[in-house]
Amino acid sequence: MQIDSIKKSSRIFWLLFKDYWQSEEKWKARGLLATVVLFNLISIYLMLELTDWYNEFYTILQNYSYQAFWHSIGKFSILALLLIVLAVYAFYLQQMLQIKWRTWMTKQYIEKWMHKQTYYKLQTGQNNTDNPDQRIQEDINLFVSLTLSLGIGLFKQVMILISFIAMLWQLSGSFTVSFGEQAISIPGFMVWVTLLYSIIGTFITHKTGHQLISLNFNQQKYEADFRFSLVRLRENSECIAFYRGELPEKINFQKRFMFVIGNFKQIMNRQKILTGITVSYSQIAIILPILIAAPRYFNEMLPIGWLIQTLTAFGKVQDALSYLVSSYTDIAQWSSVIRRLSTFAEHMETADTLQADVNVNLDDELDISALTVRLPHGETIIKNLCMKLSAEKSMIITGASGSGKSTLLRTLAGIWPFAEGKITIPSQENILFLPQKPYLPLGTLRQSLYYPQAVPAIDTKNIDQLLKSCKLSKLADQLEEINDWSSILSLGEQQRLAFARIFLKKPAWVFLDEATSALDEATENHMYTLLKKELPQITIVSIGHRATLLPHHEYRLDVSGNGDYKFYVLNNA
Ligand SMILES: Nc1ncnc2c1ncn2[C@@H]1O[C@H](COP(=O)(O)OP(=O)(O)OP(=O)(O)O)[C@@H](O)[C@H]1O
Repeated sequence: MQIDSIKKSSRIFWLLFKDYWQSEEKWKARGLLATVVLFNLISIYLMLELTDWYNEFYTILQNYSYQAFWHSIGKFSILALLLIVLAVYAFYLQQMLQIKWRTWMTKQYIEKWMHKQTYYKLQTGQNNTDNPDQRIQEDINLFVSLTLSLGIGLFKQVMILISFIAMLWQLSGSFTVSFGEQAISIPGFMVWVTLLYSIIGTFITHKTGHQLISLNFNQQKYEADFRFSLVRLRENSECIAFYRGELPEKINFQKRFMFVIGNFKQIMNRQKILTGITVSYSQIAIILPILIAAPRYFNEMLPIGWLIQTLTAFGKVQDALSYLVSSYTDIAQWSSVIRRLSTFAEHMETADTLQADVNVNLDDELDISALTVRLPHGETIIKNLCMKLSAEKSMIITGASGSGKSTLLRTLAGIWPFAEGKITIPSQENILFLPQKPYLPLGTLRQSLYYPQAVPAIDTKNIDQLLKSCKLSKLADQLEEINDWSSILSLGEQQRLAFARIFLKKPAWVFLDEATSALDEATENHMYTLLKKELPQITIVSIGHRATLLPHHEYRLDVSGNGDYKFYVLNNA
């Protein structure tokens, strides 16, 4: 069972890990890693030299050799200087590798999240991932930094272990245990002691600390949920203020915050025990080698330098063997980050493959045949829809609220994955969809007007005139102002601003999902008349509830919500 779960975790880790190291940046990355490894190897060699130096130095002290003392200090200074330079650059280059890896991985995740509207499908499918923003911003960072620090740390400790174990073996000599008449001599006794001590330490730490993995996993989720609720209040501040919704919001914050605190208390309790164990472990590790080496030191009257060097070598071997103990908290956090990132990647992959079973052809007409649209849990809302709309005509889709009008539009836009049938529709470049909620991105008003296109370097369009015809003249002076416009402009103003995008893009077809629902009837009439006047060849497909919209359309599709529909020719045709 344990082996299986280790195999599974290693496979998950490998899947997350390998891509960067096999990417187009692989040589840069491998080069940087090799340099960091090389610097670490050199510093281990210098550490060995330094341990030798201890022996030499303390023996000099014991012999009161003043001249040799200064020579030895000089040697130390050079060793220390080299160690400092290596430590600084090994860390600096490791961080450089970290930002390169993070940049690459963040780009990949954003790419996958955006690909084929995965960000949207993640919300419609069964595999809804909580807080994808946190996974991209925080988890990737943690994954990269912890993988590098733990990986390089482990490598370094293994190298230290290999280098110092020989030294310790030599220094520690053999230890004789007597059983009555018989005496057994154990060579390299201190090596065995440190080995046994580390195995016991690692075992106890793992038994006490393994719950930290899932506790950390939950902590990150609760923190993100709490932050998300605060962000939602900021985004919906006006509605909440109108409702005087402070109390339920506060209760909600408290509830979410209690999860954060409750889980953190469990982490604290676990960590308290773990800290107790790790600190005791390292304290015992100070005295243990002294106790073991002391008899030999006193019996054989060995120089003090021998004792100091032995203790240092023991400390190094023991540190190396206890790497898992000292890094346990990081390892726990790292494991939970891997779990979070891999489920996110899996869900994105599943969402990416979620695809409507619709045969799409591109042509300058709308021809729908045998189209069935379902909800995520399988309920059919539009069944076997067949209809045709030629270019330059107009159609309104009507039906009760919740009957599936917007979902039909989502299907036509190719973002609703639960549909099957055949659709002939103009290509995306010739269409503009205006969704029910006007979306204004963060930035200037001019950027908002051009969204999703970029503002041209030289804007030759007569924006003032455009704003005037959309009854937005008062915004003409604020085109370059950066603001959260969706919380400043009225809903009707936002809808008119979104409507103005049609005149900038001039698509051949436009799909309007209640795009004028917040306007008074006179303004709505004005906007539709303007549309017909400015772009007389445009094909309009609208969704709307108002009867006043009917005169602007030639056909009407009425959906019932239980699969049925009716197609009418209106008097204006
Ligand atoms: N992501 C989703 N997951 C589950 N159900 C959904 C999802 N999106 C929409 N629905 C459901 O699909 C049904 C149709 O929704 P849709 O938005 O298409 O209705 P509508 O006719 O446009 O309504 P309205 O006139 O109120 O805008 C509703 O019952 C809605 O709850």
